[in-house]
Amino acid sequence: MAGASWAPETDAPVTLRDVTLGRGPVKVIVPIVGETTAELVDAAAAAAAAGPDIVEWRVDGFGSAQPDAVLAAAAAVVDVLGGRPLLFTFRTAAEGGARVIAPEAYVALHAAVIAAGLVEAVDVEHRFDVAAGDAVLAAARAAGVAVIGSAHDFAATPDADALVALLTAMQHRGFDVVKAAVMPHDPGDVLALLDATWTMASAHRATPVITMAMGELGALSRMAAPVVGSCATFAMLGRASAPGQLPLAELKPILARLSMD
Ligand SMILES: O=C1C[C@@](O)(C(=O)O)C[C@@H](O)[C@@H]1O
Repeated sequence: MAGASWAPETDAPVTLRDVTLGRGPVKVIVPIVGETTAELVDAAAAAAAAGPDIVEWRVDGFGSAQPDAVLAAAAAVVDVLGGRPLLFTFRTAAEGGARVIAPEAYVALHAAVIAAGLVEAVDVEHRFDVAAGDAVLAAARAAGVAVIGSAHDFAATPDADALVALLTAMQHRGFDVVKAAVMPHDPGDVLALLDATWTMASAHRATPVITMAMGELGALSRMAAPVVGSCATFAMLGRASAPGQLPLAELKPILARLSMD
């Protein structure tokens, strides 16, 4: 069981379990993308060498969505990660990803990856087919794999109350961590995202939260994670998986400077 690899030693690698417990400083997650296993392994090796806390495989960028091919690639990635935890994310086209997938295929793929014990956590889109999402949640829970529930709005930023309502509804659904990414159009939108994040971190502590405002305007929100209570933030190495991600080497010192721990 991937989740069972968590151990509380202080020098143990950070795991997604730490994120689900909101433990310690803000975690930095670096996404990797590759169409072939060779590209993916190169990206994973570069990511492991750069030293993020967690690596996210954006599976929607891989050449195949067949469980066997994906499992083989996942094993190759894990081999080069040297114990660094892996977050498995299939971002659907509806939420800014590269592929469309049917609900049955979504469940089959995630169930296979969870059963293989290769990943620490999986991302489940809150707005994807509800029965499929719930099936993945149940499989993950049974295997001790953490689930990050996610919701992306590439068009706009809901107001702070609407964001809190969305994130608390996601908590009630049973996700271990809830994540929202929005598109700001003015500084007020960025402030709304930060406001909602702090409301979640202070008044709705049932689960940790991860938030970001995307695009250039939103870059501040990626740096502000330690101040407002986002338990993790995404940084890029080479290629961004969403607009506005900062290079890992730039973001790390800023997070350390702003850290409240
Ligand atoms: O959900 C997220 C957050 C993200 O969209 C970002 O804006 O950094 C990047 C994605 O790879 C990840 O799955």
